[in-house]
Amino acid sequence: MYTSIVLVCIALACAYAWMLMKSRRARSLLRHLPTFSKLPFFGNLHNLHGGGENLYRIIVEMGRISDEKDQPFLLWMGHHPVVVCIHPDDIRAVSNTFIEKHNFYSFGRIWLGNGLVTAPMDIWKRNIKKLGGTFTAGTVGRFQGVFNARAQQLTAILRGKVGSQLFDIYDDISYVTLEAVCQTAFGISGITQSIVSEEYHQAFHQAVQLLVDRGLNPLLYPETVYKLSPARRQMEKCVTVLHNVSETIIHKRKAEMKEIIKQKHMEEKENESSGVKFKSYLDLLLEMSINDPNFTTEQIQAEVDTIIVGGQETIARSMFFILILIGSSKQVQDKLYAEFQEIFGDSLRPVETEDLARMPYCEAIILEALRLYPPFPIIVRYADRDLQLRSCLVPAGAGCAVNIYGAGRSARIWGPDAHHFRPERWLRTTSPDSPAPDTRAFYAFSTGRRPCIGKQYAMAFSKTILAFCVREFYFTSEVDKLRVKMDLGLKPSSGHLLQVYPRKTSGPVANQHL
Ligand code: HEM
Repeated sequence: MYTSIVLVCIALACAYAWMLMKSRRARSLLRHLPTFSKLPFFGNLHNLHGGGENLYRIIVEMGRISDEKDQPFLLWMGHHPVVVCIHPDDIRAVSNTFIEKHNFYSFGRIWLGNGLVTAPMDIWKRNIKKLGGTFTAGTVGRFQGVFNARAQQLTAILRGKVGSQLFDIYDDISYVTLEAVCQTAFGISGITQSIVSEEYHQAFHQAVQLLVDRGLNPLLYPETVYKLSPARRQMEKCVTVLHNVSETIIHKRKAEMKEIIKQKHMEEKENESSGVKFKSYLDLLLEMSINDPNFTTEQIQAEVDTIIVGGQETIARSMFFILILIGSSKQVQDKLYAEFQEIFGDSLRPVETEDLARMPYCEAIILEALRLYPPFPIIVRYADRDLQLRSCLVPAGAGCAVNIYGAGRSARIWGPDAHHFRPERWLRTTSPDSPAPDTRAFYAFSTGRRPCIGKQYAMAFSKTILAFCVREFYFTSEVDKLRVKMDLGLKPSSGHLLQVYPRKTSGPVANQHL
């Protein structure tokens, strides 16, 4: 017994000495950066435990301290350092230099394979050339019919909520955004009724939680250990359900395409629900698979799963925050309504792509909400070489994170009202010659060499949803009760915050500020 204890102590001491040796250069280069107090072996991992609301609090705290000290924050994930930046110069340097994602993203490959978000650099470089330009303004313009149909679907749901108590809109938004993404990106309609079940939603949320849990447990980092763990078996169960949906989508679309080829309409298929012709993202992938051996069935499925997570979930989350925020300010909502009146008058007609360019205030609201509540509040790259930042040298091998949330809330950049919802900050207030607003620290869609490819999509769909909702309804929200948590991204942890009134009758006056 005594011998065993001694042996364990020696093993631990050796492991600790090895960790100290491995991190020696990083410790000496980064020692002046602000950090939390750390524990031997675990570094700051104990700070990150305590659930999604605690994780959110840590992101807020890191941003606050970085802003106050005007320096990146240092997190120790065990003996592995992660430098967390909020200054635009640092973020630009990191995003333009590093393409490789941090090893944490590899944990997601069991679900998202080598899709664009989780792909290692070599695979990403190869695939982004073909997929990077998929959601351009031109392509997204062709989705407008679907966006209108789905926004109308949401207003129909909202009509049923008029006169009710505070309600949770999150699931309804998720439902319409998933349907929209399936129609536009995959060319499949009716997915939410036919394929996506309660089991799917449960599997989705559990898989997200299991990924976060692994990220916080260094014992599960090595693949060999993880493979033997119960967490891996649970994850496999979830992934089977999730992959079943993406497989069904692909089979359905393949079958439809065969039919189209038969009918000699290979070029473009008329989308039944919208009457608009477009080629979906999945069609492109399937076409590429004919000539490019890299686009295997597995790779196509990875891209489909990636779009569901990266596209649908992000829009659903951001729309939730947008509605809560406009419900908190009568002035903002009145101004938005006035902008829609100018474009549409009293008509509830569909939104045309040309209308979208005439919505500067609506755009400002979306950007302002994304600044305050970015769906991905933090992203992490792997430093494959040394990089000089403003106040430190990041050593090769370290993690380099962009604190998107912290940058969006920096008082140094946005001024003393950085935490307030003020869409006006995005507008040129006087003439077109007036200086552009200082919006440097907005990174909700990431920046540099590996940014979001769906920004145009997200903006067009969000504007359409807002146009339909605000022309018909007036929203109030209990924004003071909003609680936020972090899983793979920011998410509301409190839901019943919104009330809705028909426009033609007046609702109670909303709060003026956050
Ligand atoms: C409000 C909505 C959205 C926000 C805030 C957002 C934000 C982001 C961010 C921050 C990243 C970088 C992630 C990282 O580096 O770890 C990203 C990547 C990505 N996004 Fe979005 N996104 C949104 C909507 C969409 C939509 C609608 C699509 C597609 C239809 C999409 C597809 C992607 C893809 C494929 C990537 C990976 C890009 C790459 O690594 O090359 N996103 N997004």
